[in-house]
Amino acid sequence: MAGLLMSMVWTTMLNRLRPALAKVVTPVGRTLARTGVTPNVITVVGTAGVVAGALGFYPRGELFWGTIVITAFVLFDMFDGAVARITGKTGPWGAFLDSTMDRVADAAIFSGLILWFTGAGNNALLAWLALYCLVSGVVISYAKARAEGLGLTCDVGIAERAERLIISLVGAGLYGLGVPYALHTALVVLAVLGTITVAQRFHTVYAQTRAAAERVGR
Ligand SMILES: CCCCCCCC/C=C\CCCCCCCC(=O)OC[C@H](COP(=O)(O)O[C@@H]1[C@H](O)[C@H](OP(=O)(O)O)[C@@H](O)[C@H](O)[C@H]1O)OC(=O)CCCCCCC/C=C\CCCCCCCC
Ligand SMILES: Nc1ccn([C@@H]2O[C@H](COP(=O)(O)O)[C@@H](O)[C@H]2O)c(=O)n1
Ligand SMILES: [Mg+2]
Ligand SMILES: [Mg+2]
Repeated sequence: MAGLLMSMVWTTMLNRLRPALAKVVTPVGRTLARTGVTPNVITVVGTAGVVAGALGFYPRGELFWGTIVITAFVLFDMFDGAVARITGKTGPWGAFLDSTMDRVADAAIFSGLILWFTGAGNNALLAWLALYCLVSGVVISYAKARAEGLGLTCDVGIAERAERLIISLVGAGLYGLGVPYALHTALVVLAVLGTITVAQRFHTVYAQTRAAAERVGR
């Protein structure tokens, strides 16, 4: 319970960090834009790097170096949108590409962990926890995409993608450095927060559909 409360406080702090982070991301985005690189190239290269890091290192048990490579490339995701906005290239194709590539990257990270722990890493508990985190992450993202496709909003959740990435990458990185139970702790926290996020998204969509039904008297 204390751990959960700490995570909630931390997540709130992360939300507060977002505007401050924009002050770093925007100038870097401006520099990138001047090089002529397109937002879609940043999106694709970032995803390819995450997939290569996750599937190239994790299944061999190289959790620390895998985490370093993944972290470097996952940060590209903060700059593609900035470059798109600065160059006036935002659009539905870029938004679709960004969100869909996010799912590919997330799947690769947890698949890499699962491949290691079901293979030579031989740890069924961590494999099951990683599988749970993979599936809950998919449900979290799908719920939002489907809600938005129905014209509803679903911008809630204690563990959105950035939070999920930080928890899993810190856990994997520390475990790779030999910190006992770092990944166990991270994946349990992520499983709990992921489940809460699924519930939060179901609740917000249900509330909107009920309100709409009441308006038409159903
Ligand atoms: C010894 C151990 C060493 C281990 C080190 C590992 C440490 C790892 C620490 C940090 C890793 C940072 C990872 C964070 C990367 C965040 C990437 C990201 O998600 O950026 C995009 C995101 C919002 O984009 P969207 O709104 O387009 O994304 C939507 C989102 O994915 C939705 O998710 P859902 O919850 O629904 O699944 C999808 O639904 C939707 O489809 C999708 O479009 O941007 C942000 O969230 C911005 C805030 C990120 C806050 C990250 C804080 C990072 C903190 C420190 C990093 C320092 C960065 C400094 C940069 C300096 C550059 C020179
Ligand atoms: N290749 C891309 C990537 C992103 N966008 C736009 O940016 C938004 C997301 O930006 P983040 O930096 O928060 O990831 C996205 O919804 C698109 O509007 C783009 O156009 N092309
Ligand atoms: Mg992005
Ligand atoms: Mg993205």
